Formats: sequence, C-alpha cells, structure tokens
Amino acid sequence: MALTNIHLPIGIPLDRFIKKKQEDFPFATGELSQLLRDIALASKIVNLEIARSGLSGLEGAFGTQNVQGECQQKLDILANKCFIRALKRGGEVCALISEENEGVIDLGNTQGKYVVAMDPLDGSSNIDVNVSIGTIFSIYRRVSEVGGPVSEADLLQPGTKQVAAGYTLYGSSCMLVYTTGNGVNGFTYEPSLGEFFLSHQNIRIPDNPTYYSVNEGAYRSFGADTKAFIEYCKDRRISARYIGSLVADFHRNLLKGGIYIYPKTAAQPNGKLRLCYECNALAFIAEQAGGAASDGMNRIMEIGPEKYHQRSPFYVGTKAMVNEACGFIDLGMVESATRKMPGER
Ligand SMILES: O=P(O)(O)OC[C@H]1O[C@](O)(COP(=O)(O)O)[C@@H](O)[C@@H]1O
Ligand SMILES: [Mg+2]
Ligand SMILES: [Mg+2]
Repeated sequence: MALTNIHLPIGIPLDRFIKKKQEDFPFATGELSQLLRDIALASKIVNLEIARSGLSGLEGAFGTQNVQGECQQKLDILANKCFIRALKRGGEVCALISEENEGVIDLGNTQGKYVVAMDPLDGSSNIDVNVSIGTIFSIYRRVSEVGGPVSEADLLQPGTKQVAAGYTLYGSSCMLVYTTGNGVNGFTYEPSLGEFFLSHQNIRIPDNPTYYSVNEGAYRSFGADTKAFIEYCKDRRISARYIGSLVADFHRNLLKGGIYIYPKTAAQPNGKLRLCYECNALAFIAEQAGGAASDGMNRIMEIGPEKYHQRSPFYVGTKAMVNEACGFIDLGMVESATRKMPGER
C-alpha cells in the first residue's frame, strides 16, 4: 500500500511519526530514524539561540571567512558546531560536509552508515535583521565499507542517491520539513512542549504559480533568457517575492506555488547556490511534492558533483514554471518575452 495513503493524525509528535514510518520498512534498523531525531534536536538548540541572539551577543560577524570567501556570522559558526556535535554524538553519521568547512568533517564514527551534506545556516544576510533563516541537510548512505575510512566518493554522490533531505525554517514559527522519498511532511515546533508536531501532511506544491522569486537587483547581469522569463512572469501577473533566504523563499513557494531562481550571471557563471548542500536537498523535496528542480539544462539531482562546494544555477518550484524557465534557456530567445505558452492565445 502506498505510504502516502497512510494518514497519521495532524499533531502527532515527530518522534512517533518517525517510528510509524520506520515500521513500514520491515528491514529498517533505526539508524536513519535516529539520525533524523539528531537533526531535530540540533534544530531546537539553534532555534533557541537564534531567538535570543539579540540579547546573547550572538549577532554579527565572527571575523572569519569560509572557503567561499563569505564572512562567517557568529550564528553560522554556532549552528555549524551544534549540528556537528549532535551528529557526532548520535553516532549514525561517519562524515559530513558543511558550507562552513573547507574539507570533509570526519566524525570518527567508523560504524556510522550515513554521510550528511549541510548548510547549517541559510540566509546569513538576514540573520541580524530578524528575517526567516534556515538549515538545509541531505543524507546519503556511505558507499565505502562500514568500519573503514571515509572516501571522497561518499560525499560526492548525485542527489538521486539521497535517502532523506530537508530543512529547518527559523521563522515566525520553527518548522522542520523533510522527505525520505515517500512524500513531504512538515512539523511545527511547540516551544512550551519542546517538541515538533505534524502540521503539514503530504505537502503538494500547487500547479498554479503564485510567486516568482529572483533577486531583480541583479537584473542587469542576467542573460537575455532569464530576463525574458522574468518578463513572461510579469506578463502573467505572477507576484514577485524575494526574501533573500533560500529556505524561506523555497518554503513559501512550496506551499503557495511558484518558482525560485538563482541563475548564472556574468559575474557568477555557475550561479551562487551550492549543489551538494543547498540545491540537492530542496530538489528532492520539490520533486517529492510534485514540483521540479533544474540548473536550466539538467535535472539537479542527476548532476554528479565534482567538488564539495561547487555552485549551480538553480530553478526550483512548480513543475510547469521550471519547465517554462528551461524552455526560455533552451531557445535562448530574446523575443520570448512575448512568447506564448503552447496553446496559449
Ligand atoms: O543576496 P543574493 O545574491 O540574492 O543571495 C541570496 C541567496 O544567498 C543565500 O543567502 C546563500 O546561502 P547562505 O546564506 O547559506 O550563504 C541564500 O539563502 C539566498 O537565497
Ligand atoms: Mg545557504
Ligand atoms: Mg549558509
């Protein structure tokens, strides 16, 4: 029986939901379930630190740069430490890659079956201004021998090999949204009980796009195809929304319908976002919710990563919109701003 047909009551605690879902896999041994709980635990701690960062002196820059030359914020560093510590102590993860670390973080858990790629804090430019930010994670089964050394191949797997992925959104409420390949579910954090509860069951992205999200401040550096697609969205009176936190922009479009775009530009020929710990996880969620994700030419999850921090242009959201955006790129037509959809008068 298809898993998505099993309706668990709204409000079920995350722990019970994970347990129930595990029961559907007779051969499951519980490691992935425990790993998801470890991520939920770290998310609760980070959520608390974000909420009081204005009082605890955790706002502002840490004074260091990450491998991408970006100034690391204190909360980038804190979130990174929280997740690394929770995954190390959880024991299920042997190694991970993080936006905030150049190389592989070997957790010393040689018996760990899983590896993780994570963006511990997404939307860093919004940290100090009380705008929604998030954490993004992708989980893979290691390909090297359990008990042996971690290999580069463990961390450079295509998105199609994800066994689970998701994000935590630190916004007006804290939410954890994830998939294990059987639909997408969202859990809202209840601070007074210290627990996540099922609030958004079997999320499906609406087919009808309500929003398009792109940083139009960079419009002049976009290619003709991207400009044409934006004009096309305006022609269709689709509303523009751009928070500048990928997780928050993605989450809105996931619930309301729409597309998030971070295209290649003259200055960033591969775009800005990172394939391994930003694009792949959201692509998995989008596809599991009936949407799509592309780099403009290829399905994001089929791209074989060559480097931990490699960037990729990113088009994600409502399937028809992503296909349309790719259509503009295909044809690379300048005049496509007036192009009509097939069958559209
Ligand atoms: O300011 P820009 O160029 O629009 O970039 C905003 C994008 O960069 C990001 O902040 C990159 O992520 P990090 O904050 O994790 O580095 C995304 O969250 C966001 O969508
Ligand atoms: Mg990010
Ligand atoms: Mg980040």
